[in-house]
Amino acid sequence: MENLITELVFIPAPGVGHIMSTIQIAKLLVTRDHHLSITVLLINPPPTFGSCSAVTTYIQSLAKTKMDRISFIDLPQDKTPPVSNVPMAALTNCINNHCKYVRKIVANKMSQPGSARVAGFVVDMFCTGMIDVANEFNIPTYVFFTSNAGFLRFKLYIQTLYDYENQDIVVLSNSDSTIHVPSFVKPVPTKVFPSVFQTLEGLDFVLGSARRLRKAKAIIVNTFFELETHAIKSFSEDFTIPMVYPVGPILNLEGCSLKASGNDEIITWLDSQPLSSVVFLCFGSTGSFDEVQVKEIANGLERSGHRFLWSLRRPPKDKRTRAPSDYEDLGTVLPEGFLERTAKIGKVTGWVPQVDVLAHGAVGGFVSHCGWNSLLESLWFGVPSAAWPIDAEQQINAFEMVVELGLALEIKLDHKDFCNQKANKVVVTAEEIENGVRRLMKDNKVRTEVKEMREKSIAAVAEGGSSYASVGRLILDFKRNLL
Ligand SMILES: O=c1ccn([C@@H]2O[C@H](COP(=O)(O)OP(=O)(O)O[C@H]3O[C@H](CO)[C@@H](O)[C@H](O)[C@H]3O)[C@@H](O)[C@H]2O)c(=O)[nH]1
Repeated sequence: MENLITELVFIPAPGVGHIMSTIQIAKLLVTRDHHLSITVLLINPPPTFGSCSAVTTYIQSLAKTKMDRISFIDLPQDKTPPVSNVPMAALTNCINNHCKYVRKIVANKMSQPGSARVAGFVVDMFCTGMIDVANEFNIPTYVFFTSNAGFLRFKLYIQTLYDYENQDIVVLSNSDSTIHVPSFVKPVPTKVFPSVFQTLEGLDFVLGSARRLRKAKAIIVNTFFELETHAIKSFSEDFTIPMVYPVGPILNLEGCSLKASGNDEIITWLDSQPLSSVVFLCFGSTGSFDEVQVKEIANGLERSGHRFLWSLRRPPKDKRTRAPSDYEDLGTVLPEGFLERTAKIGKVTGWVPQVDVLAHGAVGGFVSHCGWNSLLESLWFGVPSAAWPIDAEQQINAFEMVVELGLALEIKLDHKDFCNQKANKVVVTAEEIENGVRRLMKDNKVRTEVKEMREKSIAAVAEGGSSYASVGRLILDFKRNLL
């Protein structure tokens, strides 16, 4: 078993929050075991899916990259138009249209004389349609879940409620109540359910995806035992859930491939700021706000009097596509005179080198949309965050960090999905932002807890740590498939 080359096929989803951690776990696996070899199949969706330029550049750079025992294959771009109004369903559909290319590549790989046998597919949580392709070749599939264990268990639990307990999930999601979810100790308010659960079309997509997750041989989760102890333990209550491997935090600490011009200027600006004095605002790869909200943020920041670094991005013209862009002239969207008045204490910019910013000593707090990678990165660098979720599963992430674990403060927990046309649009007021920023920059309890979790996150991936051990078990699992 030890000396066999174990070949894995990786299929990441083409989003920044997905592809970067998938590539990182691939790198980690080949570093941990010199008999592992990985082929990454890259899906490059057509521009109609609004993949942001950062991810396109990243995918293109990967396709040209040479790494020991990791090779990249760019799949042909499938231009079939989207068939769903639910953005995540449309993306999943687009991904599934690539099954035919994956089938061809795997068939070709397996027919080569002397080629290594494929021990497993490792597919993103949005690529579970590929499980059927893997099954055609009798290859087990592992799902790489780029979000957290709490949300994974939540998703599977909601599917159980629907499939076996006859619960009307759409009604539940639109209600104002709380429910018990096995992954959380505290009752979960239905108002933090992802808005995709609020419509039949959205629910249909989520349930399908949860049912497919159960078909995987195992689920690899970007989390660690010390952070989500209760959530991770809760999987054992349902024996129909595949084996779960917590392997995180898996982070792209180089972040270099996404660096844009202007990054040096940001770091130089931070160099000139006092220690822990700057509040950093960034809303992930797809976060953006309309003009009314932008003005509230600007006023809130100005009123707080704190130094700030604000990554501000322009919403896409077609909201279904999700990908924001950088403003050519920030003055057109900010309140009159804001840039001049705050020139000495603040910096407004577009895409930022987030990891480098969070690593910088001048940053004392992070206003975040609660994308899972951002939360893991802020814990890794010991920077406390204030939650302002806007999309996807971010409300659940925010609930977990603020209410369940006490590892973040709140700006607004139930700010509804910006992409969902039907959601009530909530404007977060300048006053809420001002107060949230003030609490964030002075709160000592959360700051202390976050610093402690930083140590635990570093220990989890170090030799002897919980995630280190879990990765070891995962590698054995891959190898056993070849026996
Ligand atoms: O200006 C920016 C914005 C983002 N990032 C990086 O991009 C990644 C963003 O990932 P994440 O924080 O997870 O946010 P999203 O891009 O919004 O990620 C999607 O995927 C995540 C993982 O599944 C989910 O938790 C989110 O809800 C979903 O929106 C992070 O590594 C950031 O460091 C930058 O470097 N610069």
